[in-house]
Amino acid sequence: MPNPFVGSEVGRLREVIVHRPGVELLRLTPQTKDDLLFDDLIWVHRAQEEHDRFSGALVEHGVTVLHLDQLLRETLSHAEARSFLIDRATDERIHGPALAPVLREVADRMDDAALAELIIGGLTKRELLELTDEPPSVVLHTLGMDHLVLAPLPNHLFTRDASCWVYDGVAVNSMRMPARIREAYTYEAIYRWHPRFAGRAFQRWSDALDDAAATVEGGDVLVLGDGAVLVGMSERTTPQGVERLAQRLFAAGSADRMVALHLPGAREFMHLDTVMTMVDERSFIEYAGLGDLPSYTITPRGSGEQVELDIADHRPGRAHHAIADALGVDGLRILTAQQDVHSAAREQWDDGCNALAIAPGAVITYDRTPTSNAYLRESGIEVIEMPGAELGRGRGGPRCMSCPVVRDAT
Ligand SMILES: NC(=O)NCCC[C@H](N)C(=O)O
Repeated sequence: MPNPFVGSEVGRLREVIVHRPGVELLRLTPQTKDDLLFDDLIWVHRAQEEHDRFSGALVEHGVTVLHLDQLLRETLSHAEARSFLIDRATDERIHGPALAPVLREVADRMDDAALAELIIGGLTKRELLELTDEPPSVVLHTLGMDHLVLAPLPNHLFTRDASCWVYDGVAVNSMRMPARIREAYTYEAIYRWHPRFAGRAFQRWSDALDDAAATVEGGDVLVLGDGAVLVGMSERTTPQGVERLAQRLFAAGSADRMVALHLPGAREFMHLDTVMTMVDERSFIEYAGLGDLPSYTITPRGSGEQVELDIADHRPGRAHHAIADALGVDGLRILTAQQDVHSAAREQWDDGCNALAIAPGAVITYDRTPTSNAYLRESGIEVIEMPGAELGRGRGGPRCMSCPVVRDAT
């Protein structure tokens, strides 16, 4: 088993964590979908078929596919992992002092598989009352029978965001949106206690348990390679989070330059990888409507624990130059298909820019963005299409649905 290491954005992908959608998506209703960050309800059976095609394509191309729910079940066989995750799913500040201990007692009684399903799938009041007597909880009394007592985690589908591997370490991310905060705890437990990770040599770039406002989400982090990192400061990733990530990477000597792009804080641009992804050593697919983004290059001053940050603030229009400099190439090849403004906006919304590279010049994309896909092919990129009619309703594409753990440098 190779040690976790992600040496680039486009080098050969060796090992990845994905999550096949399950019961948590059945919790989406017209009333809950917005808070749960989905734009529509999902036909779960069809979404599972689409996801199986995704995993199948990865396996066909020699990638080891780890399934998040299985990793979680296996992690829960460890007593400390159980209490770590049960503590965080039964927080008194969320459920109140009367309900929290009852939820905890119900969770404690579950076997590993049921507990994994509880953590990811959540629990309604009706389901709770099938497992225990009703406690004198005001919180519970105010809920209808089919209201959720424990929120599900439907965005576990997007394994990219709650943790991300950058060179020889992992950031377990402090998430911006309340609906996604608990996702990071799942990864924290897996990386601490699952035998595939526990005891292996890797660094920690952030710890979701204490980074609070310094939020970073993996969709904003691109591992350019050879010590360079590209990050988006977005609706989700704050400048504080970027500085903290840079400082920890620099202090360990694992990276020595970071380019930060300041994205408009809007849902359609929620992460950098919704508008820009890397498809070979110097080519990026990029959304036509992105415009000139302010950009910064961050480098270390000093070394080790004492490292400080130097910042170069670039003029508008210099972002591509800054990225090319960080990559050590003369210029970038920016791939933006010619299409009318409406079509470009629709394909961006449908994740046409969210390509997952499985090797330099070979990517997986959704089939629902034909113009972008055709343009990539004309540009010499191998495009493996997967269906995304249902999955795409969660506003994430193949890159968002993958957490690379082992990837070659280029
Ligand atoms: N990297 C990504 O862009 N991930 C997609 C996340 C979609 C999810 N529904 C969210 O709003 O957070």
